[in-house]
Amino acid sequence: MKTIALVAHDGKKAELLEWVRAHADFFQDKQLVATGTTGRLLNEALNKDVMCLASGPLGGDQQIGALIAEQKIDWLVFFWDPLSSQPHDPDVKALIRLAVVWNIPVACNKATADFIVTSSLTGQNYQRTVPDFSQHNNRLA
Ligand SMILES: O=C(CO)COP(=O)(O)O
Repeated sequence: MKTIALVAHDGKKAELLEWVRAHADFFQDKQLVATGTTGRLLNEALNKDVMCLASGPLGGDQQIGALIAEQKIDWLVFFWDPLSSQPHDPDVKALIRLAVVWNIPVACNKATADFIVTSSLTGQNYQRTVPDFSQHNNRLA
């Protein structure tokens, strides 16, 4: 089963919830993980068990980043708010960075999320290419 991580800043939570409700069927057979407040709201919106990590400012972004590095996340939806500053901005940047490092599909706005959710590649059999970091590991050893 695919695991999707969902995160939204306060100014973007309503937009994420509206988008998730519009695609409720898509999420029924997916495992969902989210930062604390986002997760609780998703729980109610989808009537589905969402794994709630810590709230973003308290380390939730970093927890999702760690799950990405452990290759436990297939897709990240992160509606971050470009019009407000966040006390944990370094964590936000780190999460997006790890999604890119591990070649995870990332949707940072509704338009991109629409593309991914309707893509034929998003079917159960799609496997992203996992980067080969063996040379990095050698270089760092
Ligand atoms: O701050 C967040 C992501 O950076 C989101 O955290 P919450 O879901 O706990 O509001």
